Amino acid sequence: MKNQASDLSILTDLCTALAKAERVEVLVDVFEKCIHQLWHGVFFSLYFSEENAYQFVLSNTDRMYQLKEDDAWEMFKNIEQRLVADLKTDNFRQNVFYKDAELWQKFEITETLILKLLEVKAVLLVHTTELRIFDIQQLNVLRVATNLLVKSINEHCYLQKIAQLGTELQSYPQKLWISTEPEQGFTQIAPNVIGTSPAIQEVYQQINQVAKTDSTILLLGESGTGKEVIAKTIHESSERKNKAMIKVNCATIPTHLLESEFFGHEKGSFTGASQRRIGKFEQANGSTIFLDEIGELPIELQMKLLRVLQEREFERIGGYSTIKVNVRIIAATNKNLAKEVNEGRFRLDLYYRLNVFPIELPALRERKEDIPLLVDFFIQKYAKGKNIKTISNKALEQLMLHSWPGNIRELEHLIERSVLTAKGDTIKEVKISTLYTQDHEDFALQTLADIEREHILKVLKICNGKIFGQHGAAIRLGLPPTTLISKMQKLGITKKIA
Ligand SMILES: Nc1ncnc2c1ncn2[C@@H]1O[C@H](COP(=O)(O)OP(=O)(O)OP(=O)(O)O)[C@@H](O)[C@H]1O
Repeated sequence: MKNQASDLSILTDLCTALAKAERVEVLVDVFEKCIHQLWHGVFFSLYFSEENAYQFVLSNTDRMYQLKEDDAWEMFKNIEQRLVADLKTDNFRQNVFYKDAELWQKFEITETLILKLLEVKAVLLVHTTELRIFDIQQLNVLRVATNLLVKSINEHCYLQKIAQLGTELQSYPQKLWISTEPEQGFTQIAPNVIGTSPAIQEVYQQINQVAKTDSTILLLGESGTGKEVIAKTIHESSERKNKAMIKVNCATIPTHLLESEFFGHEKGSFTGASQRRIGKFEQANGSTIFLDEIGELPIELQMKLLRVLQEREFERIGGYSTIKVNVRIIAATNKNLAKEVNEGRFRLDLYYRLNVFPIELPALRERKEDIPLLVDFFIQKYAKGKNIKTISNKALEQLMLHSWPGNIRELEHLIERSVLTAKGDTIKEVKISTLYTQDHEDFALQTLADIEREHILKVLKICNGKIFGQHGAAIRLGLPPTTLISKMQKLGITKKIA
């Protein structure tokens, strides 16, 4: 049966309990309680990857104990391990709902949810003996919760290992994967580009496809999502890396100076042009030019840029000879360029020329799994001269619950500030800035399903829980009653709650 606790309260309870737990067994219990807030009666196995083998911990439910006592225990483990091993073939990319009537029947399991956790290199299998209880909506909560559990287990075992001063790790689970090695199966694109979430892995894949070519790339994404970092990474991964990448920020240079910035000018070509000036396109010959904030390029210059993109040639202002360059172009914007085109602020032909290979960078709220890694990275970056080593679970919990309208830049600044003010070796609290607008925050926190659920609940209340008939909720919502009922089931609304 599905449970109704809110996602936030589930995660908050989990973080608080994990922070207090002193033994790994207790961590597992705490996690089990958390899972039971999502779905009653399920039981799980958590597999940690170690090279090609997997070590695992189990839930402490009676059902799991019954299974362990059973003659078929070995068979159960075999099936699970085969499932987990299969996941390696697709690089841990998808979550799967596994149903195999024949194999699982013996164990009365009707469905298994398999959650792959790229960042901590673990696989969670959640089994149920009920029908269709798993809901895609709850996957994100489960993902964050499992990440926190694995991190906590690793931390506990690590501390224990240090305490035992090199003797074999004896705790439960008996052998655990603890490694700071780069994770097998994950692409680390560059040392300063942090993230292993599926969303950022997709970006890495695109970079791998295109970096070594000369194709024009358009980087799209909100402010602070790492467009410049990715542009540099692409340049560094290309054959052009021996020459510096040249950057032009189209938003910060006054319109009347932009043309000269791009193409340069001859001495005396306009008042104030006392020297010949080499423009950025010429400087970028043999290298890459990064046109940041391309959406801000004034319309009068767009035609001139189009020519360079098409012909790779231009003239300096006041010059007569045509200069040919061999330049790779990477442009970036946080604007919706298609909308800019529709509203007449951006030329369609230039848009097509730029949009050869678009790469969309995910917002941080879409890759929250990466927050612990990013935090560690920024702590190391800013801890120079200070003894700060880590962040408390409570502070990390706060970070996981924030919606990050300012993306990685906002997180980076926050960690920099927190490192400066922290005492001891741990960041115990973080003061999240209210600089970014509340609107954005609310928007990010409420999913469409949340809004739908809220609205259905309100209407049901007005209709006194009545679904059918003239004064029923179905008519008010403009839905056939059967559709409303299946929606309610999907959203976990029972008549009792309504
Ligand atoms: N994947 C990442 N790993 C580590 N640091 C990152 C990553 N992405 C971004 N950063 C850091 O976040 C900050 C913002 O990144 P960057 O300037 O590249 O974003 P941007 O999308 O170009 O922002 P804007 O649109 O405002 O120019 C930088 O300090 C950068 O070092």
